[in-house]
Amino acid sequence: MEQVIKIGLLGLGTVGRGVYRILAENRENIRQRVGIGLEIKKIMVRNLDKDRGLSLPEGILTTNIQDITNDPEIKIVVEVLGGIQPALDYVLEALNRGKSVVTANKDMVAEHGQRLFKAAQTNQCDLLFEASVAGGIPIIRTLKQSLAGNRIDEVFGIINGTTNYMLTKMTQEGCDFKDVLQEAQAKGYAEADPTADVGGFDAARKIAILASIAFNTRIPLQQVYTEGITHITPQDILYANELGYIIKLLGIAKNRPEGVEVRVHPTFIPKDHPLAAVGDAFNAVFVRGNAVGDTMFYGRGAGELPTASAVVADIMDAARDIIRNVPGIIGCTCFKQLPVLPVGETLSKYYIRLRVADKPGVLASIALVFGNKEVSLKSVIQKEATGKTAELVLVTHRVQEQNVQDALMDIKQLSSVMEVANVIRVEGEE
Ligand SMILES: NC(=O)C1=CN([C@@H]2O[C@H](COP(=O)(O)OP(=O)(O)OC[C@H]3O[C@@H](n4cnc5c(N)ncnc54)[C@H](OP(=O)(O)O)[C@@H]3O)[C@@H](O)[C@H]2O)C=CC1
Ligand SMILES: N[C@@H](CC=O)C(=O)O
Ligand code: NA
Repeated sequence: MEQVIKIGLLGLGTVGRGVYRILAENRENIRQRVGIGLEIKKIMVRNLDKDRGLSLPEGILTTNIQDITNDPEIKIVVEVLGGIQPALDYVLEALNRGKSVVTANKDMVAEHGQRLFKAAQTNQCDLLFEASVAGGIPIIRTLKQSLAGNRIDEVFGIINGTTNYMLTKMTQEGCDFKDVLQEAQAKGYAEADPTADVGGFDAARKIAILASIAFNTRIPLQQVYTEGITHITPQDILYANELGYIIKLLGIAKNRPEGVEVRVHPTFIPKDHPLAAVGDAFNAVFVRGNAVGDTMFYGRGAGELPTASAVVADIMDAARDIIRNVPGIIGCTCFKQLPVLPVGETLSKYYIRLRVADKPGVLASIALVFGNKEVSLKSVIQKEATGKTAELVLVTHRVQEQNVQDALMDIKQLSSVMEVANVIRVEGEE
């Protein structure tokens, strides 16, 4: 009889279906590459009666986790349920029973990585999570293995497919926020709760994972400064265009001598920046290493098959480690304890949109406040708005964020300023 490694699959939604399809369609290739066949023995779902659009063997579906964790034949558990619980309990149970785990779950890895790695190490199992960041792009393995000889100084990029799809449609076609979010959901890009995407939390989890690996220090999720795209208006998109920029939601991590900067926010980047051309649900991650220099990784960051591509490669690695008896060979790489800097210490340029009274002297009074806080202005556009108000759009030179925040506190007190309508960081230019 053909020798196989048996797998328990937790979840048969967008990603789970992709994993099932790749393992079936590329079965022979995979067997040759690993040196042994891979077979899904059980699949856990919530609803046994749902139409899956797959021809599944009789009795393969279950709603009982013990059919998987208690089965000694199952050597690899693949978790693609999503969310923290019950996924965390199931994964810990699998590890404690000596099964290697592959997961796409950034929520769980970002928040409970330490506990999971400890369980994997104690039980000498693999815990692999390539699909958790930037979907199909091989970035976790790249940081842990291919660039292991470097000191990594910066990792940043577009790491949420849903918001990149939305911003692309809003910029290129003037689409409405709600409509494009629905489209992204229909395409299987969005999280079960899309607030995680549009609120920036999904990208925050991913940049926390990337920064932890890149800088060998654990980045607590609560210390990742996070802003989403819900406050981006059509006006901001138009002004960005007029000023020569495009808006992208970026995850940014920098290893500075004083500590680590880790943040997620919408960002103005120049139209000729390589990230500006990354559209739809594509992701791209820049990595700067002290030996390799600048590298960029580009591909599909979400969706059924691209995400499943990363999951299947992890399953194959776990299987190889099992047949060679070396599971857990590459474990946790957080051996430093670096401080995470408060966002006020960020160095950036800023786009600031103000609604002001349309009368002489207003610009001068605002410029004076910025000057007092050592914020120098690079460009100013004034647009007539309605009636007695005007819109003032300012771009600063590179300054410390705290100085901008302090200046804005004072500017809000000026009687001629009706509203600080938006503030967006500008990156990617000298
Ligand atoms: N979609 C994407 O593009 C990407 C997703 N990911 C991550 O992959 C994971 C899965 O995402 P996705 O496939 O989109 O999610 P879906 O919501 O499409 O699928 C979730 C699956 O898990 C099952 N499930 C959920 N909760 C339970 C439970 N308590 N008990 C049993 N079964 C359960 C569901 O069962 P049923 O079908 O019966 O409802 C469903 O089959 C998430 O962690 C996500 O963040 C990562 C990268 C990209
Ligand atoms: N919701 C996520 C899915 C992949 O991680 C995204 O849009 O990037
Ligand atoms: Na990936």
